[in-house]
Amino acid sequence: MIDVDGVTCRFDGGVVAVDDVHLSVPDGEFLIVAGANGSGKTTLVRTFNGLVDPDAGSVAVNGTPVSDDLVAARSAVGMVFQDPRDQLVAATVGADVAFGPENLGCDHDEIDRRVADALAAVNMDGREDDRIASLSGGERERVAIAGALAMDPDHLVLDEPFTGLDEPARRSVVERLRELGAAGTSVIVVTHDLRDVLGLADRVVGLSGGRIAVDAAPREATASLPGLDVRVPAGFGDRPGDAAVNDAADPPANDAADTVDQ
Ligand SMILES: Nc1ncnc2c1ncn2[C@@H]1O[C@H](COP(=O)(O)OP(=O)(O)OP(=O)(O)O)[C@@H](O)[C@H]1O
Repeated sequence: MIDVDGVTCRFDGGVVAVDDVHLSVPDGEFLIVAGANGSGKTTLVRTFNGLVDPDAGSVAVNGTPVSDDLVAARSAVGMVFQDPRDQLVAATVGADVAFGPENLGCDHDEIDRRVADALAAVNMDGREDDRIASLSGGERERVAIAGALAMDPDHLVLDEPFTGLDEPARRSVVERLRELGAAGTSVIVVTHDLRDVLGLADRVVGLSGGRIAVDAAPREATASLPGLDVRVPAGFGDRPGDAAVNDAADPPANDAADTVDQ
């Protein structure tokens, strides 16, 4: 459980990136944090594991304030950054995914098990020896997700996971997220483009100017989302498959007819 209690974050120059946000994210939820560029999404989720320290308010993970135990917060909240190049540190896939469990002090057998499980979860089984430099953008994104999963987090946060991916890579990452959500992993996707993920979500929180403007189930959220300057799939909410991840038959199509084109 992540509890955000009245969090405000300011940057130098007086920019208020996050403004008095209250939010609870229960275990097992598939949450979308939506909003236009600059609405405060990244800053907000970075308070979940102490990468950003709020100027006011507090965040607790599993009942412990993040500021009291950064190590616990960082192992409970896995973060996949917007650009996988900020995250991938090793020369090979296996070494990169092993990096987190090694730092946790896991023994060799446990590291091998976690690496194999995490790579299987992103459909990259047996790719341990592949060089990171030889991977496509979508494969790098999936390795970054595997690296976060290998930490066995309670919540997995992905910041704009589709940036720079072509259509097949987007679909592959969406499919992995659908499977993770269906398996009960808590997933928090930060995005201004909801076309691929709206049908997977239990709830959508929409930010505008650092404040929560929408907090609703996807079907109810669709009335307000276009006002946030985000992309949503055309006609969402009208189809029987537009439901939470456990009921969704297929990921929603990446429609050409979006409500907002950025
Ligand atoms: N390190 C920083 N220093 C100064 N201002 C910052 C910093 N990081 C973010 N900001 C500002 O805070 C506001 C919120 O930024 P943030 O990155 O959280 O928004 P976002 O919704 O994630 O945007 P994007 O979709 O472009 O990543 C913006 O006005 C941004 O310019």
